[in-house]
Amino acid sequence: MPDPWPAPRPDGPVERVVSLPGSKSLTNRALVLAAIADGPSVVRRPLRSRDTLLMASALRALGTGIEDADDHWAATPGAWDRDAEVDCGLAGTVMRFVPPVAGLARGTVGFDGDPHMRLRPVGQMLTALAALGVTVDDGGRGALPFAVAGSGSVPGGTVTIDASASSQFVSALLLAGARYEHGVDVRHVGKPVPSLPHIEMTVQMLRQHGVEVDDSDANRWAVAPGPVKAVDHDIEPDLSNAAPFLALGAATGGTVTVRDWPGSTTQPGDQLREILALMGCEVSLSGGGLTVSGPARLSGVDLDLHDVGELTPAVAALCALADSPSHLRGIAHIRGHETDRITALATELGRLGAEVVEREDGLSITPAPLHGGVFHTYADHRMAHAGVILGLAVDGVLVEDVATTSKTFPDFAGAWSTAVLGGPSGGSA
Ligand SMILES: O=C(O)C1=C[C@@H](OP(=O)(O)O)[C@@H](O)[C@H](O)C1
Ligand SMILES: C=C(OP(=O)(O)O)C(=O)O
Repeated sequence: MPDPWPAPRPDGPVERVVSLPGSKSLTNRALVLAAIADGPSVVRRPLRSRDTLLMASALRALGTGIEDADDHWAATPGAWDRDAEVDCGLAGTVMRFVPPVAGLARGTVGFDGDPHMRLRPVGQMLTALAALGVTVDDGGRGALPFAVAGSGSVPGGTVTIDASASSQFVSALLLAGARYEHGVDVRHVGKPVPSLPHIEMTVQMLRQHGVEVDDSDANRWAVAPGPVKAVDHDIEPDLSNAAPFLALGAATGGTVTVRDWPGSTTQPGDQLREILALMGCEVSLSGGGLTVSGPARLSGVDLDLHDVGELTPAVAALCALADSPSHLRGIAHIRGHETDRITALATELGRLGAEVVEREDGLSITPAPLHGGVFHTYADHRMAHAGVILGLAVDGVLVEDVATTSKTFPDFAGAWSTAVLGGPSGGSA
C-alpha cells in the first residue's frame, strides 16, 4: 500500500451495493458484558479490527476465555485471579470500559496505550472509580499510564462525575455497575454529556442482559446490583463507518445501498439518514438496506453534532463539497478524540483549498475550489474517511497513513477501492 495513498476518483455517478463490517461500539460492549456474565455466550458477526481485538486481548489478559470461530467469538467468563497488562492502543472503549471491570479482579491491572492515548481524557472517570471503592494509581496524572488494584469486589454506590468530555465515562461505570455490591448510581454535573445515543446503547444492552437500569431522570443513571445474564449478540453493521460509503452516493450524484441497515437501532450513525437528507440526498430504508442517492449539488447544513460527534469528519468533508456554507456546532469534545478533530479538519480541509473557520466547539466551512495534495490523518481513522470523500470529487488527493483505518475497519482501502471503482465481486465492498 503506497503511503500517501492516492484516493480513487470515479469517472461518474457510482451505483453500488455494499456490506459493511460490524459495529465497534456494539462489539466492545458485547465482549465486556460477556466477560462479566453468569455463563458462556457468543458474539456473532463481531467486528474484528484493532479496537475490538484490543478489547478481546484485555479481557483474555484478565482471565476470560474468548475463542475466535469463523462467524463468532465464543466467550467464557473465567476466574480473574491474576495481574495483567492492558494495551489500550488508541481505543477509547478499552481505556474507559476495562478499568471499572478490572476492579472486580484479584490482581493489579496496568493500562497504557499509544502515545496519543496518554492525552485522551480519563481522569474524571478514574476519580469516580476511586470514589466507588476501586484502588487506582495514576501517579496523579489523571491519564494513562495507570493501574487498577482489584480486590475481587467493589462497594459501588452513588457517584458524581463531570462526563462532558466523553459519554464513555458513564457507559463504563454502568457496564460494570451490576457487579458492584451496591450497584452504581451515576450523576453527571457539568456541561452537557456528548454522544447520548451511546449511553442509550449501553442501557439497552444492560437490559438485554437482565440488568435493572433506571434512566428516568436526565443526567442520572442507576444500575441495580445483581447478576448479568449471559446473552448471545448479533452485531449490527457499523453505521458510523457507513458514512464514507453513503457519501460515495451523495458526492457523486450516484446511488449507494448499505445492506442490513437495522430498522431500529441505538447506533448514532443512524442519524446519517437525516443529515444526508438535509444535504439534498434522497434517502430510503427498506428490507434491502439503506439507499442514498446524491443530488446534482449537495447543500450546506447548519448542524449540532453534539450527539453524533464521531460523524463529524465525514460530514465536514461533504460540507466542503457542497454549494453553500455549513456550520457544524456542539462538538468541543471531539478535540479529545483520536486527534483534535476540529483543528485537524480545519487544517486539512484548508490545505486542499476549503475556507474553514475553526471555533472552540465547531467548524464553519465555506466551499471553495479544491485542489489535490496530501491529506494528513493524525492516526485517526475518521480523518482518513474525510480524505477519501474529498478524493471522490478532487483529482490528486493523497491520504497519508490510510492504514490507520484498521482501528475500526479491516482492509478499508481495499473495500473503498472496490466500492468506488467496482471490482471482481460485482461492486460489493
Ligand atoms: O461508547 C462508545 O462506543 C462511543 C462513544 C462516543 O465517545 P465520546 O462520548 O467520547 O464522543 C463515540 O464518539 C465513540 O466513537 C464510541
Ligand atoms: C471517538 C472514536 O473512538 P473511541 O472509541 O476511541 O473514542 C471514534 O471511533 O470516532
